Amino acid sequence: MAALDRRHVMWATLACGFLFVNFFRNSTAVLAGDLAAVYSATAAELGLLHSSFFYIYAAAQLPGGLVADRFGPRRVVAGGLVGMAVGVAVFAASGSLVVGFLGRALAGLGASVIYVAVLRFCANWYAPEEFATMTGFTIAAAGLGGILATTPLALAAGAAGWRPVLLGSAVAMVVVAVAVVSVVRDRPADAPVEAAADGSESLGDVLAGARRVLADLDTWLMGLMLFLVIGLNFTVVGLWGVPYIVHLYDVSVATAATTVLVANVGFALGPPVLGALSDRLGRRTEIILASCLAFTAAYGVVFLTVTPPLFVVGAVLFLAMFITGGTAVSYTVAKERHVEDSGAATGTINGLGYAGAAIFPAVMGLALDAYWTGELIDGARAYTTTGYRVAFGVVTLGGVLATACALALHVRDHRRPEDEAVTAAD
Ligand SMILES: N[C@@H](Cc1c[nH]cn1)C(=O)NCC(=O)O
Repeated sequence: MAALDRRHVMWATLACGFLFVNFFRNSTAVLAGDLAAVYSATAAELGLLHSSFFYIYAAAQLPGGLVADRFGPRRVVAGGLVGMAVGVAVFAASGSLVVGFLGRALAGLGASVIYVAVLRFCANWYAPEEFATMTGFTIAAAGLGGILATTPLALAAGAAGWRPVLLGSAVAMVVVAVAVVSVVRDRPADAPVEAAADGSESLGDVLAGARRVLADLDTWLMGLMLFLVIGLNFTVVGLWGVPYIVHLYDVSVATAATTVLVANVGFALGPPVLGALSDRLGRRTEIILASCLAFTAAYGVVFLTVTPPLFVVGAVLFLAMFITGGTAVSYTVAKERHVEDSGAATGTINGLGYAGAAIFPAVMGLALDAYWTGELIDGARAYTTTGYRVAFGVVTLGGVLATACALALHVRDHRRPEDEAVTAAD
């Protein structure tokens, strides 16, 4: 097989593994009713069960990146998939909330190494001007997993029961892990030595790489930007987007869920489109900056109007998710800044992004609760128009801060000597 085709086959095998990450982490939304019944869990307990994945996932991103830099994508993705499969199987078989919690946390730990290791594979096998495109396609694979975790999962769980479906997905994860070991090679045979990632680097080298990554101001600018954009987007689209539409527009949950599904399609399309645009134009920080501005403007419209026509809400959520593809170009910038430590660099900023996804639900919940009048609909809190205006105000303010980070990154980038990367020799 031609080398060109072979690397695409290897990437597709790895991306299939990453698809399962997003499938499992999003599955709690559709399974919430079953889980609440089986565990006799309250809404707060279910929320904790859902978030347990994200806390572990966010915290393990930097260590996961270091492991990917040291041992290479093949072993790390295969090992991560097996770990995730064991966690999913424990979760699927669990009879108590505690065991379910432990299973989901273990799945989060296994999953945490997969994305950064796939990016490390792309850094090893693809040219620099293809990396943003490949990052985009990798995120799109996750988007597909997220879509599978909606109606298809609901139908499958309705037909076969949620436990067999999740157990089946655990078996599929092991099958993909075996395929990864059989098909994937960490790097081309003629790769330069800095692309090694095969365990030959000493622990000291790897830790020195982590120190270089953490000492770089750009890491923190991109990390804070992703903290805001990922955290706020996932909170709106993943958590209170549906209740907002149901309560303020007086439509069914199905209609609201369709609007959110449209947003998830934006998440699958935006990263490859904007990543390819970045590679084609050779522009990185400009795309990130434009995306943050568009994010702020989109949510600013909802903040100012609170109840624009429903199609405008759909368009705003689609746009907000689509343009996360532009902010995902920051993984390319991180990898270009830290060529030898790209796993640590991408892992650090991704970890900060998911810390946002873990923290913002509680922050936004406080904002909504502060304006709650005590009204309940079907046993759930119905928040007020003012509460949602304040919440969207927080999101818009977050967009302004993210834009400031992106602007600072852009200015620093333009002041930087051409092709400068932070390496061990610096
Ligand atoms: N964090 C998302 C992609 C994204 C959105 N905005 C900026 N980046 C993602 O898919 N990350 C990989 C993961 O760990 O799931």
